[in-house]
Amino acid sequence: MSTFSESLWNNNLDIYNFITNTDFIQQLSDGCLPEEKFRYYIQQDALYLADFGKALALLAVKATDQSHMLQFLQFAQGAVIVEKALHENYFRLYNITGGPEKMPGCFAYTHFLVSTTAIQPLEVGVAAVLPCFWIYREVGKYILKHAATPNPYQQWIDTYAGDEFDTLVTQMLEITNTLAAQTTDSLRAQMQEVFRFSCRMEWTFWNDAYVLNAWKPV
Ligand SMILES: Cc1ncc(CO)c(N)n1
Repeated sequence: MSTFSESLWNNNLDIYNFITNTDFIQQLSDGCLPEEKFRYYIQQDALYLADFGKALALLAVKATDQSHMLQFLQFAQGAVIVEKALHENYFRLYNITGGPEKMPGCFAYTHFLVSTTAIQPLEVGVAAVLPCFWIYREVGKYILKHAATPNPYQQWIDTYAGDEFDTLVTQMLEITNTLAAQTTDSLRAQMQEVFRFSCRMEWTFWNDAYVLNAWKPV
């Protein structure tokens, strides 16, 4: 019998394949991604990670299982630590000063994650944040396999293709399967729905960076 997380993945393979074929991921992998697109991405990602940390902290508040609570707190701490590292390393490397405003994709995704974890049942919130972990791990591994070396974006690739991140994703998958097994058909359907939406937003986030999407002036 296949697990709930396997069904999530299989139902969204189309989006995963779409993501790995985007110009952003292909060029990141080839090392020829224009620096201004990576810079846009990193700036938006710092804003994203701050809210991602809040979404994870909200899951910790809702958890009834103490082991789950501790893991969510650990993930939240990790997101904030990575956010700080992004500021320190990449912001210096790319001469980025100040924080920009959230652009459309980042705005939509972060608000979706924070509101879903705040007002929906725990299992639905967990399914909403799962693609943030899982898609990044799979994309990181995909890039590592295909990447040109040397690659100016190697540090980024190593973060998401590495063992440390892999362990977090495995933990998150176990939590998801445990919660899915204990809940109702109706909530499992909602889990499927928000998981797919977040997968779409992962695509949107990278696409926004590639096209340098910005708010219309009026
Ligand atoms: C948009 C986005 N999704 C997921 C991750 C991985 O935590 C990230 N850094 N940024």
